[in-house]
Amino acid sequence: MDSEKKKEQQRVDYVIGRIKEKIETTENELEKARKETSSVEKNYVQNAKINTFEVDDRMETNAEVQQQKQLVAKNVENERILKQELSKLTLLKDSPYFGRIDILDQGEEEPESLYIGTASFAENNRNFLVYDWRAPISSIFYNGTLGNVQYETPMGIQTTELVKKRQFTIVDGKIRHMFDTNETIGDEMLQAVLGEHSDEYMKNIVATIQKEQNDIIRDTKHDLLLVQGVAGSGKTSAILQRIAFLLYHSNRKLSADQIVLFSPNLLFSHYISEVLPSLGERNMRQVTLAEFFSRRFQGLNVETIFARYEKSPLLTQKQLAVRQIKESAEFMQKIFAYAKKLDAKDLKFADMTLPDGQVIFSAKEIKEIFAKLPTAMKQKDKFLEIKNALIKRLNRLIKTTARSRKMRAAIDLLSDEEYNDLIGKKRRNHFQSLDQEVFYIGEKIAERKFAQIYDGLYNGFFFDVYAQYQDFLTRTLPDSSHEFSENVEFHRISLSDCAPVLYLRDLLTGGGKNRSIEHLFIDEMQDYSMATMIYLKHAFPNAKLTLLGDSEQALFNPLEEPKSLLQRLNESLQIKNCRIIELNTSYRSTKQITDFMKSLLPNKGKIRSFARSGAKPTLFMTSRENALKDLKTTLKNAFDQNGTVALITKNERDAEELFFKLKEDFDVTLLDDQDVSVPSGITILPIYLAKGLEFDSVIVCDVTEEKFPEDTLGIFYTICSRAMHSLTLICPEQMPEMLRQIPPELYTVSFSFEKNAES
Ligand SMILES: Nc1ncnc2c1ncn2[C@@H]1O[C@H](COP(=O)(O)OP(=O)(O)OP(=O)(O)O)[C@@H](O)[C@H]1O
Repeated sequence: MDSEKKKEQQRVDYVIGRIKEKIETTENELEKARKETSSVEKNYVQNAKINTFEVDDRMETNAEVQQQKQLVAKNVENERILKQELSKLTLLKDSPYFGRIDILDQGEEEPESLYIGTASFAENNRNFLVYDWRAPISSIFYNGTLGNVQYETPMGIQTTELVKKRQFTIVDGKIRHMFDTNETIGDEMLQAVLGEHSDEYMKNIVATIQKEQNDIIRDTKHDLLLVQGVAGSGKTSAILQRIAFLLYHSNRKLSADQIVLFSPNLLFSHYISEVLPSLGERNMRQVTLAEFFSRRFQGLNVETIFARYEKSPLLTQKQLAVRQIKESAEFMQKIFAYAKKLDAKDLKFADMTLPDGQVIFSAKEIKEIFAKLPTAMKQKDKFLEIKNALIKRLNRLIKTTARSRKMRAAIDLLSDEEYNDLIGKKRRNHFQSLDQEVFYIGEKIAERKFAQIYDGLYNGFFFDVYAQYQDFLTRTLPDSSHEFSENVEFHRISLSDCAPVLYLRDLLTGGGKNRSIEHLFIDEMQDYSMATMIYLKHAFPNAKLTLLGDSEQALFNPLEEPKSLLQRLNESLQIKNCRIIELNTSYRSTKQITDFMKSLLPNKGKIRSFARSGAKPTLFMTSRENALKDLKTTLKNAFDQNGTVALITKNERDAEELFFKLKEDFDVTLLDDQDVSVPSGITILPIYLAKGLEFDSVIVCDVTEEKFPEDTLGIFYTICSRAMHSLTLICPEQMPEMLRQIPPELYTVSFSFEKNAES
């Protein structure tokens, strides 16, 4: 193997040499392109200047300037491509590849060696020294065991013989490890990667993608891909790799802007933000559900998933039942039926008023316009007609206001500065008479006065969706209509009303759809209601869906089998081409932590541990009086072992309490839902903010029956599943019922330090 390693190192050196040469030529080309862009830009500005003197506004139509504008755009695009190329080469320079496959095609005598890395690299644009991990042939590296193998290409399925598979770790141009393996992806490499400490950013898994993860990454045939994976099974990792794959596979027809990922919280968004750039790709759009809804409910405070979770224990049975109804698929169907059958006389319009209360268009006037439209006209076309009619009326109003006597008087009172500000770039000699100039100024003032009305019309606010929904509730769910109207009065809306209200608005006004999005990814989908899923499918009608979930980690909903979930999704979203993939091996935690978590679950769950060894979870038995003291000692020990330590609580209040108890003695950070990154050291956070994240060491305080009764199993399980290397549960008094079922050999019991000291 030593001589083999030497040979491989020589090849690495050779490839790095070629990459460096290429970096140099690309840098030169980039410099040239930059100079070209700046000279064209200079030229453009000069022409623009000359023209400003001559023809003012018509300048934009000047053909020469347009041509130069196009040239700038072309150069900018050229620069962008060169920069992207450069960043790919820079990534390859230190670690050009991680895999090698030797294949023997039929009829050939000698096998061919192909090397696989994060991007492809060819010598003289022909001889591939590195193959992109997303190339069709590279799938053999992830899927194949030695012998006959198949791989998919645009021309169909190809067959070849895999005679060798080799994995490398190359750091700073030097081969650190090298293994030959017969398995899909050998354990040794994975062991090494998983043994590392947690980091501020998630890493890509390109060198160690597992077979079933590869199925998720490379699926291009289905419109709905439902990934049900146990905690730590690599769902998030796999979809980020999938995004990189889709971008490559589409031959650049798909852009990162056409992909949206719904992430569980802002911390998660930050945590995953480096994965795609590390693969040489731009990040997709990321949004949390709260951000998405807030943008659509301007002026209202939208309840977040977390606020909903915090509020749940305070709700009555009746309120919980109402919420469940509103979040169901049936409720959305009722909205649909209501919108379809709605009688013109029952439509609710709103007065369009200025901030001082002056009504510009009354609801009655709007209703009259509506009444005159042909009955057969589609509802959404009617809204467009009303909008256009009102905008026309507003334009007329602006003109008459501009000519009014009152306006004349107002203009006379303007200071020189205000006057010039209104006239803007126009020059006095632009106008043929003073009257024309004054009218122009009057128009500007009137436009500013009515700007809010214009915006309101543009956004369809003349339709009172809240009153309409209220009407719907009165007919369908009378018990809840008062709460809804009270919320709106106080400028807030609960999460369970968001999807139905938006759906109603879109159905009646024909708006709200974003057809440019091609792929929608939803992480932690078990926390989304079916009503929300239906709305998202409606809002992104052209998007293929990839949904990731783990019903065992459901913080908000009961457990559900993947198959029954797929069936419900199928019925509600009506997507034909669906596939479900299950991931059952957990990679995040050590075998000891995973086995402990597994035994918490009824039927012991499907979770399988990956053979990475560590210490058993510790149950720290203490007393109420000693609990804090013992926590401090545990914390100190965990911190001394390096890495990230998280104290994860059930809710915000517990997190705050803990923070105040510890802040004097430790450098601790309390996180809330506005935080975007996890600082190093000790952090305290409620479980819903820890979703999707991981920590070297997790400590759970106050593990009592009172705090963790049976129905909090999903929450408790999710807390434990955030731990990579160490898990400590502090139990003052007796352990809760759910821990009693765990076989004692799966954990270590430790007793209070006080007690130890006494004995
Ligand atoms: N094939 C792999 N190679 C290396 N590391 C992996 C692989 N698959 C998963 N991991 C690691 O396992 C950990 C968990 O992965 P990830 O967060 O993607 O799982 P998840 O299923 O989304 O978890 P959860 O639902 O519990 O938040 C991460 O540290 C990830 O890097």
